[in-house]
Amino acid sequence: MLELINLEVGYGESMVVRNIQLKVKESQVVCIMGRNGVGKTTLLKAIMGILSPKSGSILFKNDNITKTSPSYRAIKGIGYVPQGREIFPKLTVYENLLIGLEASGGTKKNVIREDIYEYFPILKEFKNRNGGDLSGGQQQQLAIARALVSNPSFLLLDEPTEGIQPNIVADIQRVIRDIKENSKTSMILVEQNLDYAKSVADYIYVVDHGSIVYESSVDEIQDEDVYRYLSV
Ligand SMILES: Nc1ncnc2c1ncn2[C@@H]1O[C@H](COP(=O)(O)OP(=O)(O)OP(=O)(O)O)[C@@H](O)[C@H]1O
Repeated sequence: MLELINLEVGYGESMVVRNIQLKVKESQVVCIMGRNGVGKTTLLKAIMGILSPKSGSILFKNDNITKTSPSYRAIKGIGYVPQGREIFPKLTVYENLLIGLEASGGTKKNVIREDIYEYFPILKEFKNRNGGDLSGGQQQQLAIARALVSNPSFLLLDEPTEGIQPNIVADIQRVIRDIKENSKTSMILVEQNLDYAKSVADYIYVVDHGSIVYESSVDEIQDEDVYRYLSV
C-alpha cells in the first residue's frame, strides 16, 4: 500500500533521513521507534509531502506520489496527526474537525461522522469549546479525530501518546486497534515505548541517525535489539 524506496530527506545541506526502505501493507500498523532527534518526524513529514525528499521515491496505492502536494496526498487518503497536535486553539472543537474534512476535499460539508464521537465522547461534550481550552490529552484526541473525519485509508501518527495521561493513552490504544480491525486503515505510528508499540503494531522499524537499524515483525521481535537503540 505504501512503499518508501531509498528515501533521503534533509534540511538545507544536512541530510537527516538516509536511504530508508520501508513497506506498509493494507490494514497493517507499522511502528517507527528511535531516540529523540533521529529523524522520525522528518520521515513522516516527507510521507505527508510537507518536506520534499532529496532523493528516493514514495509509492502509495500504486501511484508515485514523491513530488505531489500534501493536499493531493490527503485527497488520496493519507491522514496526518502531527507531533504536538497542531490544533487551532481559537477555533472550537467542531470547527477544528471541519478543517479535517475540508483538508481532505470532503464533499459532505459540515457532517462529522458520528463514530468519531463514539471514539472520543469528550469531543461531543466539548464541541463548542475552544481547542486551546482542552487538556493536552483531549487535544490529542481532537488531533486524531480531525485526521479521522475524512475516513483516511492510511494514517500517520507522530507520537500520539507523548506526555499524555495513562487513561487517554489506553483510549488511543483502543482506537488504533479498532480502526485497524474495522476500517482496514493502515498506519505508521511513531512511538517510544516498546510495550505500547508491540500492543498495537504488526511490524516495527527502529531508526538511528536517520537510517533503519533494526526491523522485525512483532511476533519475532527481540526486545534487547530494540532497547539497544532506545537507551541513551
Ligand atoms: N526545520 C528544521 N531545520 C533544520 N533541522 C531540523 C529541522 N527540524 C528538525 N531538524 C533536525 O533534524 C533532526 C531530526 O529531527 P526529527 O524531529 O525528525 O527527529 P525525531 O526522531 O522525530 O525526534 P523527536 O522524537 O524529538 O521528535 C534533528 O537533528 C533536528 O535537529
